[in-house]
Amino acid sequence: MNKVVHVAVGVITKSCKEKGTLYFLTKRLEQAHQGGKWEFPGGKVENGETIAQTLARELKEEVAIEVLSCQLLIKVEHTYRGKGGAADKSVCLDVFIVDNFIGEPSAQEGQGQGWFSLPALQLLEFPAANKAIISELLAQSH
Ligand SMILES: Nc1nc2c([nH]c(=O)n2[C@@H]2O[C@H](COP(=O)(O)OP(=O)(O)OP(=O)(O)O)[C@@H](O)[C@H]2O)c(=O)[nH]1
Ligand SMILES: [Mg+2]
Repeated sequence: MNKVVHVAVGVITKSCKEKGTLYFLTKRLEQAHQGGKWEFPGGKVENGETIAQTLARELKEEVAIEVLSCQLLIKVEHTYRGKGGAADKSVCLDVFIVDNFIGEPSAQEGQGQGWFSLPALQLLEFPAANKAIISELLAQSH
């Protein structure tokens, strides 16, 4: 089977007086893997990088923020499968809460973006691996 793709993912949060915690999401470009679905910004670990370096680099490239600190939320392993059930791509997501950063996140490739409350975010379409991330956010919000 193909090698597992190791990915750093940032759950960027801010608190809002009226709506509580809000989460920043971007929409995956149509031509990308899992295209058109919503995601937490992030990307693949490159050779020689620590996961924290990957997270900082990806969030700078994709949404132009500088990460000051982060906390591991969850690790998710998932295999995407094609129509016949054959393994398409296996990912290992290291998902971090990013609540301490400089700048206002803004999608650098012109894709959709927004701040969503947990109830609003649950109505959106995500890649299947994100189910575990959202369950963990819900569990921690109680
Ligand atoms: N960034 C991100 N990737 C996710 C999420 N959920 C999920 O399954 N993935 C998967 O993780 C893999 C790698 O993410 P990516 O496509 O953002 O990687 P990247 O920024 O390095 O992109 P590139 O290939 O254009 O350089 C993709 O197969 C993507 O489908 C998520 O919430 N955020
Ligand atoms: Mg990416």
